[in-house]
Amino acid sequence: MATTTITEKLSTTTVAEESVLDFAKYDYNNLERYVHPPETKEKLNWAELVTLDLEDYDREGGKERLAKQLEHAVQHVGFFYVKNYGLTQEEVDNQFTLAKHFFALPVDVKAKYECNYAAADYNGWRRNGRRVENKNFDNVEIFNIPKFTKDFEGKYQQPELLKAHLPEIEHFSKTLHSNVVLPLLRLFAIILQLPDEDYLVKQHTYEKKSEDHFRYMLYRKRTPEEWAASGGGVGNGHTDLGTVTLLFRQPIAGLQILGDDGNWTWVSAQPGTITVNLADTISHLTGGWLKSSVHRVVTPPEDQWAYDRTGLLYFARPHNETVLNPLDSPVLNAAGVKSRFEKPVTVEEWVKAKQTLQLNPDIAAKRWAEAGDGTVEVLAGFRDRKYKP
Ligand SMILES: O=C(O)CCC(=O)C(=O)O
Ligand SMILES: [Fe+2]
Repeated sequence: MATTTITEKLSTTTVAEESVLDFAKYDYNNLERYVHPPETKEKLNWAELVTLDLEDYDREGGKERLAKQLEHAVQHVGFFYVKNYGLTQEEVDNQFTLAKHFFALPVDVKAKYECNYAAADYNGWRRNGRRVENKNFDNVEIFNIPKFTKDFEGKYQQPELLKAHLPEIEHFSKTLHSNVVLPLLRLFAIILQLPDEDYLVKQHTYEKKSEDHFRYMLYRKRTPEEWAASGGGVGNGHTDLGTVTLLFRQPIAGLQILGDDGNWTWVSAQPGTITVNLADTISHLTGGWLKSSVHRVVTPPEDQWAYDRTGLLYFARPHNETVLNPLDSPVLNAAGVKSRFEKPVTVEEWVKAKQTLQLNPDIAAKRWAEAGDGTVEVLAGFRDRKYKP
């Protein structure tokens, strides 16, 4: 049965406006394709991560096998790969092509879609150069697209390039949610021995209001002089704020994760995979038992300096109304975990508090300086800290 997508509804209700949009201009046949840059030849200290084959999920005993495979990673590493997630490489590469063309738009076009940083609203375009590190401006651009639900309908606009492909972007985002995020949440429930395997799924329904979003990202290439001056670190070590982050395979090295042993290792580009990392809200829901992994993006190896680093990401988050107290789980009860907050905190409050810091370097610098010990209170007694090289 064919279902009407939000985008289809949109296009039937805005015929007059859409008719001026020249869809053919943005057809893939008329867009120069994104080509994956070559991998580095340098020998880096690569992280060893498990790969979950999601094809096994629906087989007899598959969920239990995958949960077993994941158990160590989600408690101690926080990063793993998934493969066979039900999107073709062509569909993935089409999204990379859209990302490439989006970031090639003139600044004044992108500026029409700029984030409302002061309101901690990350949907839209985040321009490069907002953060200064080692006396250099960052080279990171982001375009975030919210969920395709009634809560966001008409609230955010996209340039024609993306408008022409919205049904496909909607399909792509929803597929990631249903084929990757929800199955992973059931695996987490199995690991936590929750009586209801769908408990976490029910806090991540697509239709209900939450801050999940799909992201195009670009780390623009720099000249050798600029790379040399950038001091080896593009981004600070951080944890992501949601449930899980899905990061599509792209070949430019740079992503590193902080191990339990205090060492940083590089995440390699495994063909056909999505890299997944656990983030803060799932950690909060388990009193820190599931690991929100610390990671950062550093300057790529020199043989990749001449390439842009293009990213496709999906950020999953619980419903805004979810309260971030530890779940009632035999595993968590036995471990004696406690809430990480001094009072009940909802996801909506959490997202706003952390995004305020992430989107506003001026506010963040002041707040980090307050304690003077390399930590900052994000909300209700929960502190983030700086992770130095
Ligand atoms: O680009 C990457 O590899 C990771 C990006 C990241 O950590 C983030 O956007 O939170
Ligand atoms: Fe991150």
